[in-house]
Amino acid sequence: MKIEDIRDKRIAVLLSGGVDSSVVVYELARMGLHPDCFYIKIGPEEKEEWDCNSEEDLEMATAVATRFHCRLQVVDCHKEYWSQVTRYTMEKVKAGFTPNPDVMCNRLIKFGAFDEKMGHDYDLIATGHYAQTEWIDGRKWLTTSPDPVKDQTDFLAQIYNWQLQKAIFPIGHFVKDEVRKIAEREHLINAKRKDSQGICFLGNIDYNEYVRRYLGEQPGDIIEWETGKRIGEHRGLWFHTIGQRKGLGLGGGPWFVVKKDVEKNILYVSHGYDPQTAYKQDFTIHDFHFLTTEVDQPRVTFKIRHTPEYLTGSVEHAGEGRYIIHADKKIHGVAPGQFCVVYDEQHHRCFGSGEIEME
Ligand SMILES: Nc1ncnc2c1ncn2[C@@H]1O[C@H](COP(=O)(O)OP(=O)(O)OP(=O)(O)O)[C@@H](O)[C@H]1O
Repeated sequence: MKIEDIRDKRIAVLLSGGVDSSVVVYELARMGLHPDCFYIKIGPEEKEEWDCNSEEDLEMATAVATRFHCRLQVVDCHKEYWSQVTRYTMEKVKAGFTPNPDVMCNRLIKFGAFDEKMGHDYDLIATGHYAQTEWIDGRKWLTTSPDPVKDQTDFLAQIYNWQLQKAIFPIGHFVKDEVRKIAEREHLINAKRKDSQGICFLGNIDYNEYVRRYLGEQPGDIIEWETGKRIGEHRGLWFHTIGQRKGLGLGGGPWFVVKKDVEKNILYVSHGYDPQTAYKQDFTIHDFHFLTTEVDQPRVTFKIRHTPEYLTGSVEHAGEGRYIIHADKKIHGVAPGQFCVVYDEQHHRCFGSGEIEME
């Protein structure tokens, strides 16, 4: 990100009160810019009180904005979060898929609802994501962070092209340690704060709790895939995902979730010794969402969950928005509904992502 490219632009910073977006404000201020900052407010649920973590976040955000002579405004995206992100999540979960609310949050809230409310007055929206953008042959691309553990391009791989055009990631060229060091050196108020955990905006509610609040529990049988033997009870298929190993509460493990039968409410598990049930080499993704252009090479790298490693393989176009991914090696835990994020061979440019299909 060069100062020449942003000096004359109107910039909005999404400031969460965390260390990453605070360093974004510092980085811009260091260049002599004083962008307007916005704290997005989302309550835990209609009836509940706002929790104290969020109050602390807002205090931190206020302190950071004030220190760098920036204005801070609170933008309420509560309704949009519950009507869009939560609705998507619960619909998918009910149908037996494994959704990713944080991926949709970027498209629908941070670069979506926020843009409708305030962002439209700005040329650029800056966030503290670990991701970069790069102009290659006249086109803007989403490119990966040098920090493989923190990289968040996978969470951004469903944003629209117009959103990518507006996005800047001023700390995206740093690794997390560097960001922390800058925060400490500059005595930012939140330099020593822990990283946020859990679902974005819902902080202290974990995923299972989030789903339980909406869908409750729906107990059913756990059956061993190979033998058909009933070996336990689950509290609801929605608490489980294909490939899951932990939290099954079964003895005599290790056990893996290999299949969910939504109609019969049965969770199938296996010891995973049979490669046919536990591993997959080819799978289809649909509704492929391109960030910049279509996948322009057969050899790619990809991720099927948020891990530092990139898998290698090739893609085969299978019609309107569909691709078959041929992994070089068999992979574990290919869960329908999860996004498969596709990168170039050097895992530098992110092409976008598609949803893994149910078989
Ligand atoms: N409540 C919020 N209000 C405004 N922006 C937010 C909020 N939550 C997250 N963001 C923006 O989204 C970015 C990525 O969010 P994520 O939850 O992944 O944060 P993070 O890596 O812990 O960053 P931070 O340290 O800035 O909280 C943040 O850096 C910030 O720009």
